[in-house]
Amino acid sequence: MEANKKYPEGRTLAYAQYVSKFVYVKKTRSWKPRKSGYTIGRLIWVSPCTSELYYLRMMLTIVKGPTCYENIRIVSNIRYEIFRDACFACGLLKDDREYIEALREAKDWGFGFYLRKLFVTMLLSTSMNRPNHVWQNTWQWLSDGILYNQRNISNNQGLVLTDEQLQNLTLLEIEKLLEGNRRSLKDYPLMPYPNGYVTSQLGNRLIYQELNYDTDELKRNFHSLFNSLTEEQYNIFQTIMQFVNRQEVHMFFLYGYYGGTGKTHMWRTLTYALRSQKHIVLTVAASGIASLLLPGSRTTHSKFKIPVPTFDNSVCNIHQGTELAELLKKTKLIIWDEAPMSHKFCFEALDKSLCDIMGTTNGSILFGGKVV
Ligand SMILES: Nc1ncnc2c1ncn2[C@@H]1O[C@H](COP(=O)(O)OP(=O)(O)OP(=O)(O)O)[C@@H](O)[C@H]1O
Repeated sequence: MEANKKYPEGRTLAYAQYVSKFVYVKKTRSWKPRKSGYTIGRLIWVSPCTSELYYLRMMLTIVKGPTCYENIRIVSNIRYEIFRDACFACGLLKDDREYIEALREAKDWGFGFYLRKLFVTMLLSTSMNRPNHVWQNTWQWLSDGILYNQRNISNNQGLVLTDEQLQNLTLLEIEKLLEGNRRSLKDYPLMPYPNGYVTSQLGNRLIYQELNYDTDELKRNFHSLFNSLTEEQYNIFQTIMQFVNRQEVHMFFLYGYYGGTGKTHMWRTLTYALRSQKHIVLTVAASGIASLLLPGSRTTHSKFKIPVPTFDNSVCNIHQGTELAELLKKTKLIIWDEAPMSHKFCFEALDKSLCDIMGTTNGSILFGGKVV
């Protein structure tokens, strides 16, 4: 956009065509006119899940010579507030009538729970252009069964709910289904989010899930593992626990020269010890199979929302103020199993994101001061 201000010939080119007439100077992070050669350009792929970023990319394929982001949102002299609306105005997006029709058809033979699952599948597929539009046109069908359930819960068959309450409860059911797929309505900026007493009572569900363990059972598990520790394992356990209890920044790397030396045994002992004291421990592993070995574990990409593919400048898709950010703030220990299987960019992405979330500006503090 800076180059467009400087060079009039750039204003006749869409972004992907830019490389045919200009070259990018990495050092000064700017474009300058091409003197020789010819290159064909392409725009990097962006997932539809990224929402506005995806629509920005779509606009960049046709808009020529913008000098600011606002320019990209102007279509036929009308300035649109968001890139998605600009895409609609350009005819790049279709309306979502087929999704509304699918739900209309399904309502004749499916219960509300099935319809909500279908709607969630549509959301997860990110193929709807205007999920909010589909929701507005279908929420009466999606809320099927909600009033019946509420009447049973409250033991009041005469209970009447307003449209707003019904929508709220339906959105909450949808949110729960999305959560099972590690997504949230917050990932769809134009969709309403359940508000009021319903959500405020539940609080941060990620934190709730991490604390929702049977402490008596965890204590029993911990004692049986702890009593079997070898002297070396005992020393490792005590050292790590000292750092965790003081919440002193430290990164441990536990390895054995061959398999079966008791690393997983150690992770389990640490996890049970801390979770039985109602502390949050996040257990992750590079692969799905490895993550099955640890209690409550997930893959690193899923837990920390590490982008795929991961580059040297990648950061995790975690925003300040989200439930995941709050969970990370409260986390006492992160256990990353089979760490050598992960690319170094994954660690760097998590390091950068944790520093951002924890507000540690000092570059020498690893992982935002967490014990890893
Ligand atoms: N102190 C111990 N007391 C009793 N059994 C133990 C002890 N330490 C490890 N084991 C057992 O040894 C086996 C191998 O240990 P573990 O799976 O923890 O090793 P590992 O180092 O994680 O292996 P890998 O490198 O293959 O992942 C397991 O069955 C575990 O229960």
